[in-house]
Amino acid sequence: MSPKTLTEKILSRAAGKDVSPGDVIEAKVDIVAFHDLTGYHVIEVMEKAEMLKVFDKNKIVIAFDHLAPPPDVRSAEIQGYIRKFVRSQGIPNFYDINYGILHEVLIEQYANPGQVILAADSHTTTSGAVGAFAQGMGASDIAAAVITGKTWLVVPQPFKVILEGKPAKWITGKDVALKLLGDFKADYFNGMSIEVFVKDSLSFPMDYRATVSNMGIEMNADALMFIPDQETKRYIKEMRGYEPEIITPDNNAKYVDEYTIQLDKLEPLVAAPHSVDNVKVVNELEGTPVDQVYIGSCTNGRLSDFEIAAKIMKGKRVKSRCIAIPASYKMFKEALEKGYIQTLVDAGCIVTYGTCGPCLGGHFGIAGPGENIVSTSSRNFKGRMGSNDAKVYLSGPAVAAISAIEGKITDPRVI
Ligand SMILES: CC(C)[C@H](C(=O)O)[C@@H](O)C(=O)O
Ligand code: SF4
Repeated sequence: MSPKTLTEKILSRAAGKDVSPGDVIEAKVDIVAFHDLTGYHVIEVMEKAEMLKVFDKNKIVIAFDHLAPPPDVRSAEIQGYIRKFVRSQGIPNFYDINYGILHEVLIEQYANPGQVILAADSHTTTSGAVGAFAQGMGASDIAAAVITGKTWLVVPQPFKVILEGKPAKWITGKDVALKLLGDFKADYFNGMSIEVFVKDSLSFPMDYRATVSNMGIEMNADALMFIPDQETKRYIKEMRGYEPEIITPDNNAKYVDEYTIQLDKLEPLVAAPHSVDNVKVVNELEGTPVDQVYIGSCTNGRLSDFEIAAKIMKGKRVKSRCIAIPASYKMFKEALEKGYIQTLVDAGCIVTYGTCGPCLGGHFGIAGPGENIVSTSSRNFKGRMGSNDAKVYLSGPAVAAISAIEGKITDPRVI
């Protein structure tokens, strides 16, 4: 048998036969998930098809995040409709408005190396951080998977990224994601799956990996997986108390290409308006006035993000408005226990938990016309965070925090 990449290994297992890039396959799915905004459509499709029964209630995960807490009557109504479905199907893995963002729930509690995970949301790629083949799909495809436990896929072309060295000061996952977006541009990885190999496993922790995988969809990749290693085991053990079995590519497996990033040479990067691949080194944008900063989302709402923000904000006051939202109840609690929330509140930030809210211009801090926003989230398209006349700059937590303190885009390397 020829040596296999991680993509081929996972999809061969899911298809029950040997598969290669380009094959159209039927694959068994390990987890199917949806949230409030798309869940409504998923259930609607099931109703129309008169196939309301889920294939396995233990393999469905549902979290309310986009409309949490409901900003209007329609949102409350949608959530009521989904709660009814949850009850009628007896789905145990359900997270109401008091928990957090679906992708964070999945990596904290469910996703395992080697699985196939589907969800009705494009940022499902996040679960690739633990080495799952995780892909977002539309409501009809998700409805089909919820009913049958299967899906169809084209096996993507695997591309290898190698991370070398230890991250330079203030460098995190966002800088790696933006580096790939800046160097390759947003549509380059179409039809490919990216497999990231971290040379020094513990130098690039799971929080950072989740940010990179999360932005895999911004690169148009079918999946962005970190090759499971010691850090994968450490994270799952810490979160769930068990050590997962890991699956890795064979030596000499064939990739379409490979690309190495030197973590110690990376500089803090920012995606300037209005595209995720309009990437600049932070000092090219230095001094740009900032009206609002958002630290959070399924891209950068984890403990290390708030640790960095708290380090930078300690004993200072923000000059820009700043909204901070840990991605889950667990992240909120941990940030609270470690004193990060206290620091952020003392600095003048608004803090809450468990919502997509500002990330997609939904609620809880919509950008007004003419405003400049620095955000740790995933997208900066025109109108993404509110007004079409707002400008969104995407960055990691260090640039966001220091820019909030200074009221203008600032290079964190000054501290
Ligand atoms: C609303 C939802 C379908 C969407 C997605 O799929 O990504 C959202 O989460 C986003 O980040 O734009
Ligand atoms: S936090 Fe943002 S990117 Fe993530 S699922 Fe919610 S809206 Fe999408």
